[in-house]
Amino acid sequence: MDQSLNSFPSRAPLLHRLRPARRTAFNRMFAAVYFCAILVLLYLHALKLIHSTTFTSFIISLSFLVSDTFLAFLWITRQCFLMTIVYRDEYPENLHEALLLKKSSSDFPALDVFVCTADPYKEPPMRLVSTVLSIMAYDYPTENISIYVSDDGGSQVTLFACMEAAKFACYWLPFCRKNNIIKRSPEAYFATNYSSCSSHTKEIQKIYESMEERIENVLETGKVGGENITEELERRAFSNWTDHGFIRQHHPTVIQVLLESGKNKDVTNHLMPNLIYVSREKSRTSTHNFKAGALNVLLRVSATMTNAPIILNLDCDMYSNDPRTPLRALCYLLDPKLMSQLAYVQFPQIFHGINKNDTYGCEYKRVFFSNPLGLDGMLGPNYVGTGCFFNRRAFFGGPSTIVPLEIPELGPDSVVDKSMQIQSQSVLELAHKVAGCNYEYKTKWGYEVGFRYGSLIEDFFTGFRLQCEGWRSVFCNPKRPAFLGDAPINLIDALNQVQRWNIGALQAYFSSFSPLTFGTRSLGPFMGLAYTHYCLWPTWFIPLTLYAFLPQLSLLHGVSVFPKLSEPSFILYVFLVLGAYGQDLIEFLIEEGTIQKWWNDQRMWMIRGLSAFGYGCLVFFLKCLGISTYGFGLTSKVIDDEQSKRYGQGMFEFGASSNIFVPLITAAIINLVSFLMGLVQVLRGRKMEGLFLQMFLAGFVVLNALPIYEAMVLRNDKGRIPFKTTATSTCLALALYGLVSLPLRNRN
Ligand SMILES: O=c1ccn([C@@H]2O[C@H](COP(=O)(O)OP(=O)(O)O[C@H]3O[C@H](CO)[C@@H](O)[C@H](O)[C@H]3O)[C@@H](O)[C@H]2O)c(=O)[nH]1
Ligand SMILES: [Mn+2]
Repeated sequence: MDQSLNSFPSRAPLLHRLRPARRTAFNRMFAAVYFCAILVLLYLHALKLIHSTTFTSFIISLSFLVSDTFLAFLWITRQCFLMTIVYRDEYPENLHEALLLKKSSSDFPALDVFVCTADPYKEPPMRLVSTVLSIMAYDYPTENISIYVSDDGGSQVTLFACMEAAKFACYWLPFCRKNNIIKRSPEAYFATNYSSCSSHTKEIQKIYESMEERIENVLETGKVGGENITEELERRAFSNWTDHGFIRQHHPTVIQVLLESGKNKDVTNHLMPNLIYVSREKSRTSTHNFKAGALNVLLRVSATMTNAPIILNLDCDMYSNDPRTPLRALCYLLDPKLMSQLAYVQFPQIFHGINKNDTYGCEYKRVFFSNPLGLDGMLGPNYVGTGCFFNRRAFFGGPSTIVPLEIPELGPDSVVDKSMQIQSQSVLELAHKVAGCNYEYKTKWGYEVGFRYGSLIEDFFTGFRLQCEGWRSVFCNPKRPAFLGDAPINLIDALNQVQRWNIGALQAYFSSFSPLTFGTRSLGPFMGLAYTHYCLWPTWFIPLTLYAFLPQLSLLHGVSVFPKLSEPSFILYVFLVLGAYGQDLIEFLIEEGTIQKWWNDQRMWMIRGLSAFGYGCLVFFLKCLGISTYGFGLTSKVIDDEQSKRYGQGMFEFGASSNIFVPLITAAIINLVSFLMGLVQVLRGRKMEGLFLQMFLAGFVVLNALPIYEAMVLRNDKGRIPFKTTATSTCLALALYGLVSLPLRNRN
């Protein structure tokens, strides 16, 4: 652990503090014991394999040996999150004193904020507007904030929404300041029972609602008509869409400066932040690298206009919930001891609107919360794609090396001439040039700078890359949630989301690092394990598939594959299973989870294993072979009322017929049938000593799959499992039964 980060000159006021978690000592001890148990288990498997007498028993032993070796390896890679857990506190109130800033000053560094959006029909523009306003209204010198909205949808509706946001901001910013509002996303603020119902509040709400109406109208028609345009400048902006054959996948760059801090003032005569709309050039013939591509363009465009040393990145649906958030980030980014090696400060991604027991395990407590706490004790957490403050310098090489660029203005050290307006001809020309879709091709920028591993996923691996280059990062986890976003509310969206992450992980793994990542590239062995862990995540599904089918199909034939109750290795199995689940439960509860949420979370882990993970790998390998192509599949943020009602009741939402559910439902059927057949045999008085673990496993899966049976036969609503999917799965279950019958019968 890096102790130097903890020590601060004794006289300077403290900016932040590090507290190692006490449970790490226990975790280390437990890991040692558990590791020994794994070795014994693998040894026993190997013995069985060597002494197997028939071909079938050989295959069964081999399957378990391979699967358990896999699981053991995954277990090892997870340990890096448990060995060095740390917590941090920061003291933004000490910033002025510690850094000798003038009290009233605008001495805080400039902040460029990147907000990405890609489709106004999947990502409601009103959500984007609220996100943007929540940041414009930060408790931070307003003239030092610049917000860049990236619109990958190339939509005039989005531009219109941003213009409206700029106008509303003139009322909203002074209102927030005057009333010291905490929730500065107007959508979130007006949705709660805000206390002061003064006439002023009502007035602001009216302005907000009329803006909402205008935006919704434009969204409905998909066009900005003459009646919506009040100024010549606006008319010219929208002419981009009428003049060229402008379509989403193929259009020139559009950059519009909607607010300029030097010029625009709010209704109380305060300066406004910069607000800039950017829709990068798109061409059918060049790849655009999804969100990573958008972020890279913003990195360049912002360099030409403001080049702030600090960058905040947010998704359009993740609003900021605490106006003092940037000050927390500054406690690290401006700490003289830390700043020269600090690449970014990651905040947890917190999902709101999750139902009581988190049916789809969408909180991702481990990925967004527990794991970063563990990594923070080493080189720091990975970047999770949103809610992250970057040191701009980190994108341009290691802490002591800097990549020379073709256009020096794009570099982190280039100083933007403040007297030069960001709307000046020369600035805009350069901005358009660097937003072009071929700019990265054959330039230093394309190969050595920016958000990389970009084609499908930009997040986790950008962080690892920066760490490889010698940077570290920090996990800032304030008591008050800092960034809130929506979670998927139906199963298919939830699975598509992880499937996309899996494909991205595989892509990063195969394209960027050698397969043996342990300790390579100066990451250190533990960080290497973390990287390996994220990459191997999708290949969970191999052991899971085996455990979901083989013991149960054997149970149907009365063949025992696990140790008997009386064998010593029975205890070993019990220890390994209860130990892993128990430790996981404890970690979950420590981070403010509940038992029900944990149960749903482990259920989702199984569900993902039998659906999204497998499909993710399949799609990836097909793509490698050039057989299929793959799109980003945005997570939909539009919510249908009936769906959201069912979600509130905790009902599983299967909905549209989809192949992704087939392996899952097949497993549910096989487990149920084999559990029932086992039960029948017990009732008939057959000794079940050898089949106890198999019965237990099938029973456990059946318990987990109760909502699946319900959705198959008992429900009539739109969220039930479509008959076609049930039928396909049943046929598959029968086929599997038939397939396994031959060798197992012979064995008996
Ligand atoms: O071509 C694209 C596709 C997506 N996006 C933006 O990327 C963000 C994330 O997309 P979303 O569908 O909302 O992904 P989630 O399922 O919510 O994403 C999680 O996982 C993503 C990586 O897969 C991360 O980028 C996100 O930050 C993280 O919240 C959104 O703002 C999109 O507008 C683009 O800008 N361009
Ligand atoms: Mn999202």
